[in-house]
Amino acid sequence: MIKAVLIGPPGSGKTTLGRLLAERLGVPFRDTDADVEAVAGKPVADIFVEDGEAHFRELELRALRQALAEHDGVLSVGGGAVLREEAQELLADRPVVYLQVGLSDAVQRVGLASARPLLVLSPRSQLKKLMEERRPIYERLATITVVTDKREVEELADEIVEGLGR
Ligand SMILES: Nc1ncnc2c1ncn2[C@@H]1O[C@H](COP(=O)(O)OP(=O)(O)O)[C@@H](O)[C@H]1O
Ligand SMILES: O=C(O)C1=C[C@@H](OP(=O)(O)O)[C@@H](O)[C@H](O)C1
Ligand SMILES: [Mg+2]
Repeated sequence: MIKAVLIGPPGSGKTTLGRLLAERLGVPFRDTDADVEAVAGKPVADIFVEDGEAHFRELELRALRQALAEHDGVLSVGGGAVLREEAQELLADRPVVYLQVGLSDAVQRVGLASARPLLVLSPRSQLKKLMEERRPIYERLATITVVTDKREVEELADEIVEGLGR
């Protein structure tokens, strides 16, 4: 059974905290972005450019479905993995941790030269837009919400471990 699924916008710390949380819990870690890259044989950014976002979302949904079926550990997903209705249905009744982040911390964390294709043109305004669009979905799916602004990942991992144990 999956121990926790980490959701939230780019720069919220899903990949970093997911790995740390898995270490704390002594369970394996997976990230749908890495799974998609392994299947496609190329980086996420190349999939977006060469095959288009729709194809990426298809691979991402498959990766999510597969991980939920077989992964016995912590799963981090890409920020947009929750957009499809089917993904939302798959995540219902799971331990879903929403990593909340404000715009300024998220912008600082993703930086300017982004490996995130959706943010290459104007990271700040694109992040703002997608955070506003997705916030209701993240909130609805969350069983635990953690505010990450100005907080160290070690401390956040402690908080998530505690939240999961409740
Ligand atoms: N709480 C935090 N405080 C400071 N930096 C963070 C925090 N969480 C993540 N980061 C940094 O922000 C960047 C993006 O984190 P990442 O885990 O890739 O986010 P996501 O997978 O949600 O896009 C990384 O460089 C990471 O080290
Ligand atoms: O928000 C998104 O739509 C995306 C987020 C990225 O993952 P992170 O949220 O881990 O950066 C990655 O899946 C892709 O660039 C698209
Ligand atoms: Mg990530």
